[in-house]
Amino acid sequence: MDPKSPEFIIDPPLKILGFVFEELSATRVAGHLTVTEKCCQPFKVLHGGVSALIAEGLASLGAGIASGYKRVAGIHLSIHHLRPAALGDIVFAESFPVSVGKNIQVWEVRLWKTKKTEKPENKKMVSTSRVTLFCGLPIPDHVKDAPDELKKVISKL
Ligand SMILES: CC(C)(COP(=O)(O)OP(=O)(O)OC[C@H]1O[C@@H](n2cnc3c(N)ncnc32)[C@H](O)[C@@H]1OP(=O)(O)O)[C@@H](O)C(=O)NCCC(=O)NCCSC(=O)c1cc(O)c2ccccc2c1O
Repeated sequence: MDPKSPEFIIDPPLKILGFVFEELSATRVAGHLTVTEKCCQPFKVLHGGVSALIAEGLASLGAGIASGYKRVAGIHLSIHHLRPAALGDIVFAESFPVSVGKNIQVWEVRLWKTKKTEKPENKKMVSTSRVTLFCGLPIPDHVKDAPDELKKVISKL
């Protein structure tokens, strides 16, 4: 795992689980993940915490871009796990803003699943989340380059 790869810089935990970003913008953040053993709970379905991790990651990146690369912090996340996603399923994730304020943003994140052999139009919803984020936290000196680095990496994806 190359710590300098773009997706590792954008979100290290999501990269480790195999998440692939497809779109990163102020109005939509999307990507997909194949459900592997390392994403599962003991009953071999997608761990609920992984779904929440995807929601937190996508909403934070979207809010960061929409705020002009301010430092954002999630302050509330609610999630409904509607269907299990099984080992081998492909999970699609899509996030969009519900409200973009000067200080507070709210993003919706939806996860869908298909079997590898199924057409994408047959996808079924796995979960729906709402994430509330505070935008504009002070940036400490030791991470002062983080916004520029993120901006550079995201613009190249
Ligand atoms: C909880 C539900 C089963 C409730 O379904 P409900 O009856 O309200 O709704 P439907 O009838 O419309 O069914 C929707 C959907 O649910 C699945 N399903 C329903 N019944 C069953 C069943 N008997 N067995 C298996 N699956 C069922 C089915 O996919 C249905 O879809 P269809 O398209 O086929 O109609 C349901 O809401 C549900 O399954 N939700 C998802 C729950 C989930 O995946 N949660 C996150 C993972 S759990 C978790 O995170 C976790 C669990 C652990 O035990 C752990 C243990 C140790 C460490 C960690 C753990 C952990 O992280």
